[in-house]
Amino acid sequence: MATMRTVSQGLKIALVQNLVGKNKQENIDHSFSLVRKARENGATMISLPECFQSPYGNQYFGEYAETIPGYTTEQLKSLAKELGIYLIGGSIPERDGDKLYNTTTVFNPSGDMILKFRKIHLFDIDIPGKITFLESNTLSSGSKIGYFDTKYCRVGIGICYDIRFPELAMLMNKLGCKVLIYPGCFNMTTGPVHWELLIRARALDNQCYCCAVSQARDDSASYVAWGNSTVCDPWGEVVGKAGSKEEIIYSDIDFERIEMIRNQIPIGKQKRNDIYELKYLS
Ligand SMILES: NC(=O)CC(=O)C(=O)O
Repeated sequence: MATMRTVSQGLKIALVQNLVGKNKQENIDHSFSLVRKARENGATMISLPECFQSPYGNQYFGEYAETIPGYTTEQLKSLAKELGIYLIGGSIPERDGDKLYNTTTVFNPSGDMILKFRKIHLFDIDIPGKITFLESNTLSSGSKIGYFDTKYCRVGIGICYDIRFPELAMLMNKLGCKVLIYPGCFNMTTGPVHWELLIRARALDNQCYCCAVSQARDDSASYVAWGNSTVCDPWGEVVGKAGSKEEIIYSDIDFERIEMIRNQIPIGKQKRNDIYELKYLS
């Protein structure tokens, strides 16, 4: 810790946009070196992207899949404890019996696994001439909402395609989440128009911080990631944004700003639950 430059007293989030190749161990080692760098720069909560140790694609999920707990999550656990951070382990393909899931794990500064969340909405799309992807060909979908408590606030988690479902984010807001984090991996068709718009929309309609963290772009990959990891504040403004290459972005979370905006435009209190209501079934 002697090398640390600025140690934030508050919640400083870092999004690590790592380049993912085909060697799992190299992906783990390299992304962890970026997490260490983010910690040196004062981050107290650090997130990796969707499939941070595996290329994204149906042909890869089975090969890179592990049980949880398992090899990769044990490494995440040690790293969170060593650095004393909240660590969101992007996602990894998870094997459970004969099923595969796309799963995020979260560790607290003591190294305890405080959340295991499986991607709920699978990425099944068909845009002729552009991209056809059927994640449900290999993966099963999760059935539980994901959030965890930190000493700063409650944080909600979704994985990539989950960001397209506003109801999920609204439920996380209803459960008290002030920050939403989506490890993701949009592509060159959906990314340019939808990625930032969705992040800003989820931030604005829940008046919270919304972060989405992508793999860096590799033009030679079978699935080319859009990159552009982004943090948006509760006013709907982008306060941190990466380009397409490997990069770490940082954002200080301002809880007074959340409260100020919620008081100025009190949509939370103006909801007409007599007309529409979101129910959370545990
Ligand atoms: N990896 C994904 O789930 C991609 C996605 O959601 C998209 O819309 O693109």
